[in-house]
Amino acid sequence: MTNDPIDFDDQSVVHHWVHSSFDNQGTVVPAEVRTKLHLKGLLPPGVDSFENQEARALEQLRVKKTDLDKYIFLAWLKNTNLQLFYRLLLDNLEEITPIIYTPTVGAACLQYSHILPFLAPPGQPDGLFISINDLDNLDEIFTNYKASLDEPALTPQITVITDGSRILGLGDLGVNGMGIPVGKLQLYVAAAGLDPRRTLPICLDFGTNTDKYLKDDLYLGLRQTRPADEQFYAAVDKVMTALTRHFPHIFIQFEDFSSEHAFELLHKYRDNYFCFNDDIQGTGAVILSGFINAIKQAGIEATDHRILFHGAGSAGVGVAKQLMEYFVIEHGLTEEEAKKKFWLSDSKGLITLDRGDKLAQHKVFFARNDNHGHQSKNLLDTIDYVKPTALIGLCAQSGVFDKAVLNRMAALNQKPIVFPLSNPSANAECTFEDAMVHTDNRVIFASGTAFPAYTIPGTNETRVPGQGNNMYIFPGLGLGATLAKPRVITDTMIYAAARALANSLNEEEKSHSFLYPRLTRIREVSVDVAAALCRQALDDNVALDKVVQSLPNSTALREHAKVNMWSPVRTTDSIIGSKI
Ligand SMILES: O=C([O-])CC(=O)C(=O)O
Ligand SMILES: [Mg+2]
Repeated sequence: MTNDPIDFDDQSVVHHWVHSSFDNQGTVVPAEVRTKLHLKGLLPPGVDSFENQEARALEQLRVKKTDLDKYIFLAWLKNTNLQLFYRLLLDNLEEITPIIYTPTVGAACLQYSHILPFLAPPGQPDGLFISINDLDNLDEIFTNYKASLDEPALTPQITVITDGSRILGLGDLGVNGMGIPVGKLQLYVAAAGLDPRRTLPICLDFGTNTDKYLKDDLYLGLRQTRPADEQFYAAVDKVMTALTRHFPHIFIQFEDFSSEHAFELLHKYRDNYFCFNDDIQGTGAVILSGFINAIKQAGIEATDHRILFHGAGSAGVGVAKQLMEYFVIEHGLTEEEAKKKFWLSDSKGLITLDRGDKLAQHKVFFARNDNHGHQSKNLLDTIDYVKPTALIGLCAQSGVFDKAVLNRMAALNQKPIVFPLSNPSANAECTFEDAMVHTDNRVIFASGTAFPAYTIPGTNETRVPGQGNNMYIFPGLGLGATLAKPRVITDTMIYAAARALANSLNEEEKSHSFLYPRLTRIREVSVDVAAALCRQALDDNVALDKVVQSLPNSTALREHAKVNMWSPVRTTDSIIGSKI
């Protein structure tokens, strides 16, 4: 179906209506529209109000016994009545985000091959699966996808692409990683109003090295191990070429690739493709933003901070580089001076140049050369040696910030900054409750997955933990990027997005010492992030969009972002909207 006016005399309109998850809105369709669309008899005669339709969906959601059941229900809803799904999500963001996204999306990915057929009507694609054995058939694959679209004119403008090799902190999940691009793109729609018809989840099936899946009879991916690097990079190259040939100027988000590949792909493509890496740049920006606000609360000079990272994968190094820029841009340090504020550690201890093992390439940048032969083998030793003001966890090791570690941070600092950022919550380095209990409630805290609020025993004081998840950045960044159409995404644009997020706290949020705004304000925050990104794209001379080029100031850019956000249908008038 196209945006052309509907030919109401053509009975085939019924077929489209019944099968289109975007157009078909089920029981709210008013009687006169049902008559026009030849839907009489295909629905029970009662016409729902929008409120009742949503209340029924919420009721069904809440009776589901497990979070995975809720995930399956919501996926089905999205794939059969998309407008209702997004209404429900937007009206219940705090309840539903943890189901369609971290942490439950992690549980869903672990089970993806077991639940996939129950997420959508048979044959309806939830995204594109590209097998490494199909590299000669990429044109056929993209053509098939275009033919499957409800509205072929509305080609994808944004894709999230993974090869499933490092899904959250869960490891190599192979084709089961598809849940992540699907979840991320749902947040692009909910949090920043990207048009859901123009989002494309892609899972590259390059095999898996996880034995459990290779032996699982129900696994739906290729039963082969992953290729060597040379073949991997050549395969991704082919996909990038075909993808951008079929969908020119599509915005490409790399997601959950194993660390080495993540850095190399970003390095390889960032100067000639319209792309960014969410785990390196998105997580980096969101933590930078929380860190800017944490520094304001910690009460010591920014340049006196000493930052210890536990975990040195794509997210760890990405975040450290982003924080480094803060010291350079805001405090005038040289790169070398800024770098010295950071210590990184991994499973083998503090990362130093003379540790005696061969460091992975991405770890070399922050490896210390001023340790005078000192090596620390475990986290507690490292803390004693570094005396950090901030401890940031991105190692996916549950509980590694234990009582002893947290006690030590509290002994060293009046207001220790502790960010256990690994996802999902089961992989977090500590819980909010642990962090409070073992620091005399003095901790400045943010985690990757939301933890429950904590009431200090014997008081009425309840603290809400910050959620330093890249969901505060990537949707607004994607909105800004699809509007400004920059040639490339520059570091300064990512920095501008982070600063906009830090500045987006309102007075009420500041009064509670929040590091991040309330999730319920995510659309407002995304407008701030999008406008800042457009502004910086103009300043960097990379914005190609003529409208954005013509907008005189940030207020006009904000307005432009706001009016371009897609929202689900909430009135009967817009049920067939522009198509009448
Ligand atoms: O998906 C999330 O919650 C954040 C993220 O990118 C990751 O942990 O890889
Ligand atoms: Mg990720």
